[in-house]
Amino acid sequence: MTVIIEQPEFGAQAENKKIPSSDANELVLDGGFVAPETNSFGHTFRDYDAESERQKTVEEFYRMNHINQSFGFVRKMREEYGKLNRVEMSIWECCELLNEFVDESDPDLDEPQIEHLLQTAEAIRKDYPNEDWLHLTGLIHDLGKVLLHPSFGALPQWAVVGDTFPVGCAFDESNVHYKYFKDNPDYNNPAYNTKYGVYSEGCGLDNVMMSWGHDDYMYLVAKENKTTLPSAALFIIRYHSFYPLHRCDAYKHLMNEEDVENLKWLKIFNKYDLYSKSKVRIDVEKVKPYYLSLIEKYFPAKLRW
Ligand SMILES: O[C@H]1[C@H](O)[C@@H](O)[C@H](O)[C@@H](O)[C@@H]1O
Ligand SMILES: [Fe+2]
Ligand SMILES: [Fe+2]
Repeated sequence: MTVIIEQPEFGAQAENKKIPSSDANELVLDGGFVAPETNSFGHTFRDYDAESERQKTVEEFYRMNHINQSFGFVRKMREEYGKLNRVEMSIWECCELLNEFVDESDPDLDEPQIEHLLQTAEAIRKDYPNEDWLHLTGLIHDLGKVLLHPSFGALPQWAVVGDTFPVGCAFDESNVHYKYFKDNPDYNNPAYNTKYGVYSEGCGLDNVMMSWGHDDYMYLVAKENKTTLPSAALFIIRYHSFYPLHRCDAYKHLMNEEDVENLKWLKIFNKYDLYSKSKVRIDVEKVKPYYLSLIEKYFPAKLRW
């Protein structure tokens, strides 16, 4: 696997790069993927203030999330779910379990999660046909949402989905609906409310406690079950919801050199994760054999969850 990226960097600025074509409703990204300018509800992606049928649910989600995700809460959840003693199942079985869940934090999608997994993976596969590890990363990146399931304690949505952020240091204003952090117990705690808090310059994201949810959990599952996926895949899984970093450049002072390298892949991944969300469904049975072969290549048949 090669981790050197030849494509030009396309951070926030490139997102607004219009193609000089007659279709002004499209943005050009790398690799040929054409991202729609609007989501299925007719709004720009990740517009948390646009009046839409999802806006209220999403805002209420972030209110609960920001109030409850504290340093103490995250430490407790990491310890509890790190035991991986709840279920034994394969990756594909987990994909199927996600069929019943709709993510309340997402202004852009109200389809069952399995659609989103396949849409992401298939969009990547078109543009990066040789990076099979990245296709599989697309398929599994949101599997941690299985924490919503009764056999995982049916955690509330605020403890499973939504953007993530470090706890143990000041919340950055680039976080969606930042105002709700005021009621987080850490907000006024001098141990946790300074720029560095309990961390130090360049300490590396691996040493940072992120708000608890599907990213960190799926990272743990993959790592502890000894996946052979490359480290960039694990990084993508673990930080794909960390929009304040990969979209807004916040919290960069906590990264080390390895994080900087991995972030390049995460930025590529994010375009597919975000802009492939649509009402166009993938034929599951048609693509299933391909993904089963990847699962077999990179994971044991049964995993501890
Ligand atoms: O609402 C979305 C959620 O659907 C994603 O799974 C997560 O990764 C995002 O960061 C979040 O904001
Ligand atoms: Fe996610
Ligand atoms: Fe996703």
